[in-house]
Parts: sequence; structure tokens; C-alpha cells
Amino acid sequence: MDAQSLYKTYGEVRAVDGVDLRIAPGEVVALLGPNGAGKSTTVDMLVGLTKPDSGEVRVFGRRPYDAIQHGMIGAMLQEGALLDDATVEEMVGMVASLHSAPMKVSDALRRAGIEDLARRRSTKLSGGQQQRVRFAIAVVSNPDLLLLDEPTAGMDVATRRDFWASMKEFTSTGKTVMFATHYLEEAEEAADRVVFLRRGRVVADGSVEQIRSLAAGRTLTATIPGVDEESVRALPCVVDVDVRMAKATILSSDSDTTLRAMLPRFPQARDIEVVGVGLDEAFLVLTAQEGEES
Ligand SMILES: Nc1ncnc2c1ncn2[C@@H]1O[C@H](COP(=O)(O)OP(=O)(O)OP(=O)(O)O)[C@@H](O)[C@H]1O
Repeated sequence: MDAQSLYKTYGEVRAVDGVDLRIAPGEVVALLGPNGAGKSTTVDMLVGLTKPDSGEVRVFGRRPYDAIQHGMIGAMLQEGALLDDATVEEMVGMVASLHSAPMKVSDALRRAGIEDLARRRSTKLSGGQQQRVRFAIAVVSNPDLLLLDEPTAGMDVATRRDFWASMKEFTSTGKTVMFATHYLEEAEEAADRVVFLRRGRVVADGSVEQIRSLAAGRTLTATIPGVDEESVRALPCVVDVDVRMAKATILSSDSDTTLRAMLPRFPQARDIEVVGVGLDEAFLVLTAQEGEES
């Protein structure tokens, strides 16, 4: 899959601001980013549902619409509508009948872990069950590329685990997958490669190993009477600092090292807390690490 210079603007909002993305066959890629980063808009353009203002998408050498018609792309989009009056089996069967070499409906239901829901009408499904039906619909054409927009939204922890297990079964056959998510853990668990999107741009693109190193990133907070921002910034492994009144919030790529240096330097520090970084801070840590390496 090859996307070149994708741009999409909604009024004043640059939803996607120059995305280039090349995904090789067999790769499993997580598209990670906070709310509003442009993940859905990107996925919608990759499946041909949204027309980019400029730029081009090719999937196995074809335009997205063409690739979908040939059953090469399976997509699971946010809030994809299900037919009210149809049963799960009927809906998945209907999509299968549109394709020339689909998998058996029963196989698609098994992969999605919903064999027992085959005769259930869509209005009687929970949010997590609906997501699994969307997954069955996405895989039934037996596509080479799966594009999934926040596939585990609305699933509980156990369902999420089952979902990623069946995804592994799918990818172990050499299929290509890209999924959008808010969760670093999902990216870590299921992807070979992680593409970070922020404000419509790719700000980092790396292996899961690079992402694992992010786990070392921590936010340290402490009350330090009389402190100034510059002296905190001078501590080792500090990526970012915010000082308000006497409260310092420190983003560190190695909190143990920062803390060891902080205590002798600021013996008056109290109420010290160390927590794992959120997604936004993780971007900063990653970007800072990349800067140090180059
Ligand atoms: N149809 C639309 N009309 C107007 N603005 C839109 C539309 N679709 C998306 N946007 C805006 O474009 C930006 C990117 O949105 P997008 O849904 O692609 O982000 P996202 O990363 O998928 O976010 P989320 O994780 O919340 O789903 C946001 O600021 C959003 O408000």
C-alpha cells in the first residue's frame, strides 16, 4: 500500500497535513495518535471513502475503490452501519456474496469469535459484539489488506484479548494489516511497526522495539519550594518541564536517573510522584530520543 502526500482540510481544520505512508505486504502497522490526530480521515482516504484534497493512494497497484471491488481490502470503520433487520449470518453472507473468492461465512464468524451469535439480529447486539460483526464483515472477502479504525472500541478486556488473538491468526498467514488506535499497549501487542500521527502529520514511524523504549518515559511531579524551571531542566534525562507555583512537572526519559539527581539538588522536594507517560508525552520522549541519536 502506498499513500503519497495526502492532504485533507475541513474548513479551517487540516485533518491530514501531508501524510506519506508505504506499507509492505505482510506488515502489521498501528496508526497511533490522540483524539483528532487524523487517524480516521487517513484510514477513510486509504479505503477510498474520503477523497483527499490532493495526494494519491495505491493498494496493490490499484485505486482503493478498485481494490475493494476485487476483495483485496477488508475494512472496519468507526460506526460502520449494520442492517437493522438482518441476522449476523445474513449480513456476513451478504458481503461474502459480493466477492468472487470469499471465505466461508462460518469461518469468518469463527475468526471473529461470534459463531454463537449467527442468528442474532443486529439490534440485539452489544457494542462489543457489533464490533466483532464488523470484523467478520471485514475478513469475509479474504482480503490481503485489512484496514481497521479503532477496532476494539467498546470491547471489554476479555473480548479485546480474544480479538487480538484472532487477529494474530489472520496476520500469521502473511496478510497486511493497519489499525488505528489510541492505545500504546495495543500497538505494542499487535503491531510490528508503529506510525505516530499528530495534528495530521506523521511525527514518528518506528519498530515496536523503539516504542518499547518509550515505556521508560515517566512523568515526575514534585513540590519544590523556591524552584525555577531552568535548574530543573538541567537535571539528567529531562525532556520537558513545567513549573507552576512550587509544583514541578517533569517529563523524563529515565525517571530513576532524574530522581537520583533531583533529591540531593533539591532536598526540599516533597510530594514526589512518578507515573507512566500518556500518549502525548510519549510523542515528546520519542522525538527527543530520536534527536539524541542523530
Ligand atoms: N467530516 C468532517 N467535518 C469536519 N471536520 C472533520 C470531519 N472529519 C474529521 N474532522 C476533523 O478533522 C480532524 C481529524 O479528525 P479524525 O477523525 O481524522 O481524527 P482521529 O485521529 O481519528 O480522532 P479520534 O481518535 O477522536 O477518532 C479533527 O479535528 C476533526 O474534528
